[in-house]
Amino acid sequence: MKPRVLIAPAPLQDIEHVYGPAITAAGAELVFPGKPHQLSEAELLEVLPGCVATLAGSEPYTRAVIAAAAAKGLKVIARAGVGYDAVDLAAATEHGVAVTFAPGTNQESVAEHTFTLILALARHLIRQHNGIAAGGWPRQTNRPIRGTVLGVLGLGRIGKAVARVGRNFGMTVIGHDPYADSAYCAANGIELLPMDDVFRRADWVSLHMPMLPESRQCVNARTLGLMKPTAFLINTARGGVVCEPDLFDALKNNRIAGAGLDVFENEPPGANPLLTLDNVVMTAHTAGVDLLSRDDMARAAGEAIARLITGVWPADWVVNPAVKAAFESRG
Ligand SMILES: NC(=O)c1ccc[n+]([C@@H]2O[C@H](COP(=O)([O-])OP(=O)(O)OC[C@H]3O[C@@H](n4cnc5c(N)ncnc54)[C@H](O)[C@@H]3O)[C@@H](O)[C@H]2O)c1
Ligand SMILES: O=C(O)[C@H](O)COP(=O)(O)O
Repeated sequence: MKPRVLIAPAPLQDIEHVYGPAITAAGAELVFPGKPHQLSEAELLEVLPGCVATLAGSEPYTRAVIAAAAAKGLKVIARAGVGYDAVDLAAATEHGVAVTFAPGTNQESVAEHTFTLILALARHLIRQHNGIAAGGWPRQTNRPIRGTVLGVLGLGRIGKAVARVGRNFGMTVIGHDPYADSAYCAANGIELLPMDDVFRRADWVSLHMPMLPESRQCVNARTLGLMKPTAFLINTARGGVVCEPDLFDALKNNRIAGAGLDVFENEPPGANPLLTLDNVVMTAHTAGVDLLSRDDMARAAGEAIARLITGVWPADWVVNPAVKAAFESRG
């Protein structure tokens, strides 16, 4: 019987031609769960055991899922994306499961999306559209973004792309990253500052750090309180980097001017009070996915799976290198 590879994300099921050839050339067969939505933990527990690898979206690879699937031969969780906070890395490493990601495949998509949110807020897009659709003619003075200060928190691949677009819009770019590439920032007009100073000075605070214990709710009542009342928060990183009740209070009481949100603590967000505010523009965690980046993310994940199941170690893509010896001893 051929090894089975789960293609977990519903949006990737119709681009089999992108990732399929590498996986099938490696001797495996593709398994489609046939669900239109993101798989739940219970659904993963049903479909993943018996598969050697999963081409993974943002579904929850919990300790329970990994233990059950590893016991039945799972060896690879390959994220078709960048963030891997939905995978319990410690559990994967303990069970000899290699976790890979696809760095550098979606930064231009996220940068375009970040400016979609910024421009929608600056130009009152949703209010004007809804006002006209309701029979009104809601003329408002727009905010320029040229000449304003863009604050980028997290200056990795996405933060750098966002900074570049901001400079091209005529913005002053400031930023903070505990591991900043200071030579790159100096050469590209990005002024590095302590995090609190970015909150104080920016007209737009844009979040591009990973979801880590250290970054959890780093946007909270204290840091929102440092922002100018005319400033906006943009979150295309992860919902958990923002304390949502504190953001709601800041927006409701006009402590800050507005927010553009692509990500939420829970997705879909359900009865989240942020959804009731008219100074918020929202999208459904789509910043990283456009017709170009989707293929790049899926192709990289398919290639990572093909290499790992044929015994080639893709060092640049494995996020838990400590698993190597255990992975190889599983044969
Ligand atoms: N909304 C989406 O569709 C979408 C798409 C892609 C990525 N993302 C999110 O964006 C994140 C960043 O992606 P990337 O490709 O730029 O990753 P990256 O690893 O290239 O960059 C992340 C940067 O954040 C920095 N950082 C770490 N902790 C920080 C902190 N506490 N404060 C400030 N900076 C910190 C790191 O030093 C690094 O330079 C991903 O982890 C993912 O969660 C979201
Ligand atoms: O981390 C990422 O790269 C993005 O969030 C896109 O991945 P997703 O659409 O599977 O969440």
